[in-house]
Amino acid sequence: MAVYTDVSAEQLAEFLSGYSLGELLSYKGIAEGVENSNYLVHTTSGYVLLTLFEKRVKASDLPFFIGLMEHLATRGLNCPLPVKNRSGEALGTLAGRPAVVVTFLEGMSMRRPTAAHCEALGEALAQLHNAGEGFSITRVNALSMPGWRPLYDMAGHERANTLRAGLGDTVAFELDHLEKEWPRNLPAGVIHADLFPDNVFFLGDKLSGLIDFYFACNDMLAYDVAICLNAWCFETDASFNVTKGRALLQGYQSVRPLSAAEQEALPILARGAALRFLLTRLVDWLNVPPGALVRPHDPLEYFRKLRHHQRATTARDYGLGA
Ligand SMILES: Nc1ncnc2c1ncn2[C@@H]1O[C@H](COP(=O)(O)OP(=O)(O)O)[C@@H](O)[C@H]1O
Ligand SMILES: N[C@@H](CCOP(=O)(O)O)C(=O)O
Repeated sequence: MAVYTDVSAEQLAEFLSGYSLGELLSYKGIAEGVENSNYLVHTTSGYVLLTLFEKRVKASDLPFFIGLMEHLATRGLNCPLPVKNRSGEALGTLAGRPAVVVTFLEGMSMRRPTAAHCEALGEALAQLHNAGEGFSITRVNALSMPGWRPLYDMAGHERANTLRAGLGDTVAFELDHLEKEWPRNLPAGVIHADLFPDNVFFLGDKLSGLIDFYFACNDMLAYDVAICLNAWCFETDASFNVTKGRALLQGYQSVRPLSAAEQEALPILARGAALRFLLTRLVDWLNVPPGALVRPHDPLEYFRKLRHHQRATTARDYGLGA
């Protein structure tokens, strides 16, 4: 459970008195997520989601996240809408943390997505990329290639090797390789950057909404596709399911076709995306804050994915044109 900051009923009731949301009935910490503290809040006017922003979120980025959800929602994307308080502000402070209340989305995330779910996800990702056009605020991706070496330094070579023999050496090799080969000049725009299955809701088989925009930023659009190939198309035995990859890419291209350069870059982008999640997971695994209710994600899952990408050569290996 990700609850780093405890909120008492008195604190919450006081905070909510600034909103037109009625009286607090109940609230509970949410048993998913690793980044921020999330509470499901029930008031006399219904359910809302309360997020307290933690360690990796910079206060100066909050206007980007809040503005982006508003921008995407007005362009027809089903995502949470920030709720404004009586002074017209979406951003508040609770228990010493920046806090927002957002609308509650109905639906369930898929633990074991099928190829049909992957296709729907691909389509929604491309819609998000199109809907992000014209958003006036920008945010550099702090977790893109230039951010990886500092993350690795934070984890530490020797400590990485304690998790798995040779892990540190693989990461060091990969960093050198990706720093040389990382693509530049691909089409860029607003990306979600963390569109994992837990951040996508379905009602029945129909995709019903996207959540968790707190890694969103400006970067290469195809990098977002590569993040999703990693998160959606591997089986639990670390094999890549090319049928799911094909479905995801077909769904995406039915809305926004990838350019030849983007297609060619897919293998290296997928490799970089695997390293990015391996590194953040490694840092989190080695640094669980004392007393935090959180289950860190397994870094070795992404180590295995990275090994797969090291063997891939063309976009066909991911289902493109296959
Ligand atoms: N707007 C929302 N509507 C419904 N459930 C939500 C909403 N936002 C978050 N959740 C629930 O809270 C969980 C954690 O939220 P998430 O934003 O992924 O947290 P974190 O940023 O800490 O990873 C999600 O998996 C989902 O179950
Ligand atoms: N998706 C990332 C971690 C971020 O967690 P989320 O719950 O906000 O998606 C990972 O799996 O490493």
